[in-house]
Amino acid sequence: MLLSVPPLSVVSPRIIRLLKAAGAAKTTIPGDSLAAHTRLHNSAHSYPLSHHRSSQRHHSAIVGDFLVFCTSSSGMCPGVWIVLFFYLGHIEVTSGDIYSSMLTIQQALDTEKVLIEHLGAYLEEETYRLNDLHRFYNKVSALHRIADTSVSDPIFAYTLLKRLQSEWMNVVDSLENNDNLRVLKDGYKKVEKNLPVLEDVEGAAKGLMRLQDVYSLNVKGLTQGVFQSGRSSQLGVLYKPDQVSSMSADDCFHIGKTGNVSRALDLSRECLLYDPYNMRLALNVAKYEKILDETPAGEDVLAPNLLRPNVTHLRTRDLYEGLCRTLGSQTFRYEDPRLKCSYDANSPYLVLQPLKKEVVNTTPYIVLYHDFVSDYEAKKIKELAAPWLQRSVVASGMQQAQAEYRISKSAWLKDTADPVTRNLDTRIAAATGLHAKAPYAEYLQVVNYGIGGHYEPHFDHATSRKSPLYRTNAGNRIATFMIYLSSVDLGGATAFIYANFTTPVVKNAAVFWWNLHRNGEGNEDMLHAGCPVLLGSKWVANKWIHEYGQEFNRPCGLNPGE
Ligand SMILES: O=C(O)CCC(=O)C(=O)O
Ligand SMILES: [Fe+2]
Repeated sequence: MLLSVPPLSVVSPRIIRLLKAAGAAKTTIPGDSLAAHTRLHNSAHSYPLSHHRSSQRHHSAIVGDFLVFCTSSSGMCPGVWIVLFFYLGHIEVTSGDIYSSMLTIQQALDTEKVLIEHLGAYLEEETYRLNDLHRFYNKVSALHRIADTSVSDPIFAYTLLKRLQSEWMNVVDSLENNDNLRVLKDGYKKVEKNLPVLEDVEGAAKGLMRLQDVYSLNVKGLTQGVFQSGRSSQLGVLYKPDQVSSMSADDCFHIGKTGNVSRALDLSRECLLYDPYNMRLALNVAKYEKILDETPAGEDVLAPNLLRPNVTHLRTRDLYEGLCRTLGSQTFRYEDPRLKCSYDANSPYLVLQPLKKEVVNTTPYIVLYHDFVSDYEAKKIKELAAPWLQRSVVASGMQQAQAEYRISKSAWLKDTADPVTRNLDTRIAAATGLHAKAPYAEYLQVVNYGIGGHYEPHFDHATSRKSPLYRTNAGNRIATFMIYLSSVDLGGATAFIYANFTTPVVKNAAVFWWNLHRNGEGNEDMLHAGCPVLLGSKWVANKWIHEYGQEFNRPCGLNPGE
């Protein structure tokens, strides 16, 4: 995205002051053009503004958190400009949100590349400096081996005095090491705002623990960088990279600390029985007791606001984890003759290119459309969404909130964003027979999962009239159409808890299901989840279709089972 702004000669100094005020420290004005850089939601995306002179009469720029729109009031009077500021609250930079999406983790890798370059340059400079010192040291040491005989030599005597008067001072007081260090520190400061914060490291640690829990990963294997499932006696290797990333004792200790405080307290107390004089253990016990004392009963110690919404979901925990462990392959299902594939050309739009439809479950009815999008479309949708990704939220009473049970980033794409999104709505409408554009449906929600990213068992439809889902006045979410925009190397299947099966992440395929019965009641069987991603960057796109306006497309019925 390249945004143009008027050259300085067109924008009055007053406007520049306003722009600077809006952009605060983020705005700089080099040369004769305004170049403003802003970071969108803690990502490394910055939007350089073009320097060319434009003949247009409107100009816009993102400055700090504002969209600044400048327009001439009339072509006749170019001296008068109207400047509008739109606050882009939704691109507010939030810290501690790198771990929840693989895309931002990828960007963190680029940040480290910059740091490596700075450190490389520092090491080179310091090596020169140390080599100089070595040369000096070797020279002086060698001279001292012959010093007794040479001290009467006037040249030797002169060089000795000179060394002692100035050269040693240079060695001791040299500012070169300070200079080198300062350059390194300046380089670090430049990328500091892109660095993960404690919340990111803890989020990543929790992600790893989640993977260990859900997939029953062997701890020893995990510390050695290998994913093995099952008990120690019968280990199956799920994944072993060519280049293993093993964990240090400190890494493991940190993960342990991030984990379950009550369990940490139990274990520390037990250890203290065997090693009663271990001060560190005693201090840890005291610390854990204090944390637990200060936590109101029933609250999760580390994440008070992140509890799963409904305790009944906890009862489904074992079912859910068991399903995730199948990693999306339940071969026996293919023995059911009702689960079949067909070409679907039920709409004139599909006659020339029927959809490849696979019924993956009958009750509840769930279908998978293979190759629903092309590789190009999937790539385009991800590219369009990438700059707008923000930590995903869930409905929490009448509000929306971040939650531990949904770890991902997401962005909303309007159908008008691109011909690809526009065509997609038409194709979804053809496949489902439902209106798929606003206000009958929500915009496309594009989601990218992070380390151990997941979405625990939930319903897509609202289960309370107070839900923010009703804000659009289009009723509840009648159906879900979810497209897999990527494949996943391991894990990340979509689990349908009560239907007792998972769909693997099939790139470019789309899953469709009804959330509501024909009588408008929520279908409890539609409890579903996105299993934690073990390996890879999982992308999906959700199109949630609402009730209103679909009366002729899906007639109502009184039968509660239908
Ligand atoms: O990622 C998945 O497989 C499921 C996602 C989901 O259920 C949702 O976004 O509502
Ligand atoms: Fe869902």
